[in-house]
Amino acid sequence: MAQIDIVDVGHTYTAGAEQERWALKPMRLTLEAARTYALVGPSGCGKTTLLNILSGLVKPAQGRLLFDGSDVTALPTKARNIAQVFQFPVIYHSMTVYENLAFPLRCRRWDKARIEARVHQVAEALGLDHRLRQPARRLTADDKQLISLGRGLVRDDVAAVLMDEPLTVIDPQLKLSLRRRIREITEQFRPTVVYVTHDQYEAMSFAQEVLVMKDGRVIQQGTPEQLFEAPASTYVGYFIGSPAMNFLTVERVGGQVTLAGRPLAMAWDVPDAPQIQVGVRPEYVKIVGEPAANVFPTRVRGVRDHGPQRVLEVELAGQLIKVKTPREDGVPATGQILVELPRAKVLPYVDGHLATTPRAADPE
Ligand SMILES: Nc1ncnc2c1ncn2[C@@H]1O[C@H](COP(=O)(O)OP(=O)(O)OP(=O)(O)O)[C@@H](O)[C@H]1O
Repeated sequence: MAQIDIVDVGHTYTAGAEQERWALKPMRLTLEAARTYALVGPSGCGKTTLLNILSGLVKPAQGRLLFDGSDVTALPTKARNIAQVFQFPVIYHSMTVYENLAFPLRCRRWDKARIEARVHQVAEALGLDHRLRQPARRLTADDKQLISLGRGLVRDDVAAVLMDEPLTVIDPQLKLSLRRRIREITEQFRPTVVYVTHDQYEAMSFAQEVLVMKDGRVIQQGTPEQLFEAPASTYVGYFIGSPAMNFLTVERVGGQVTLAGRPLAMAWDVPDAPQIQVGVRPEYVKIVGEPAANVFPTRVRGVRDHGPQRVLEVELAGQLIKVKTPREDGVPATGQILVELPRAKVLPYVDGHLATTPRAADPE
C-alpha cells in the first residue's frame, strides 16, 4: 500500500480557463499509506475529478502525482496498480462468487494455495463465505456490489483502493451493516483507501480521515472527531453533522462576549471583530432547570423526531437553534425552556472561519 503525494495538482476541463474557475484548484496533499480517506462535498465540488486523477482516467492540467515517491502522473490506469470500486457492481455473471473474487489474483498469477487462502479471508470478512460456490448472476444487487468490494480489496499488493460512491445501489437498510463491514475489512487489511461520497454520514462513519471539499478545494481535512468538534469554517459546521451546527450572532462588549444581553463564557480567546458568530453543536446544547452561567431562556418553536433522538427548535434572542435530546427525556411541557451552551463547546467564528485557538493554561 502506497503513500500518495498530490503535488500542486489542479485541473480544468476548459482549456485557457482562469485558475479560479478550474474544477480542481491546485492543491498539495499527502495521503498516508494504510489509511482510509473519504472525499466528501456537494455535487460538483471536484471529488470525482480528484479520484479520476488518482486512477489515471484524467490527466491533471498541472502538478504531479507520486505513489511512494514514484511519479505516476503520466502512467495509464493499468500501470498504476490500483483497485477500483464503482457505483455499480462490476462482476462476471458467468462465474461463481469464488471465481469473481479469485479473478484479480489469477490475473496476477498468484499460486493456487495463496489465492484460496486470500479469497476465503476476504469472503469471511464480507460475510460471503457460505456463498462462494453460487453463480454470481443469481445474487441480488446488494450482494453483487459486495463482491465488487471484495474484488477491490482482495489484492494486498495494490498501491491504493479507490471507491466511487460504492454504496449508491445498496438498499438503505443494508447500508449500515455494509459500512461496518467495509470498515472492519479495511481495519484488518489496512489498504490505502480513497472513498468518494456526497453523504457526510457515510464519510464520517467509514473513514479515518475526511477531506471536505468545496468549489474544487479541500477546505478541511481531519479525523471525524476533529471535523465534528472543531469545524474550521461555518460551511463545514453546516455540512458535517445532523442536524447541522448552530450558529448564533453575538455581541462583544469590551472584552466580554454577550448573547441576549448576558455574558457568554467561552474556553477560547475571541478576537475583536465587527461581527462574531458562535457555533455550538445541537448535541451539546443542554436543557436545564435552573438559571446559571451560560444558561439562556428560549422558546420552543418546533419538535422533530430524529431516530432515537428528538430535535427541538428553539428561539434564543430572536435566533433559531436546534437542541438534540434523547427521546426518553420527552418534550418539555412548557413552551419556554432554559438551555445551557456549555463553555467548552461554544466556538467563535469571524467571517465564516474558526477564529482562534484554545487559551493556553485555561483554568477549566
Ligand atoms: N468531463 C467533464 N467535462 C467538463 N466539465 C466537467 C467534466 N467532469 C466534471 N466537470 C465539471 O467539473 C466540476 C467538478 O465535477 P466533479 O464531477 O469532479 O464533482 P463531484 O464533486 O464529483 O460531483 P458529483 O458528486 O456530482 O459527481 C463540475 O463543475 C463539473 O460540471
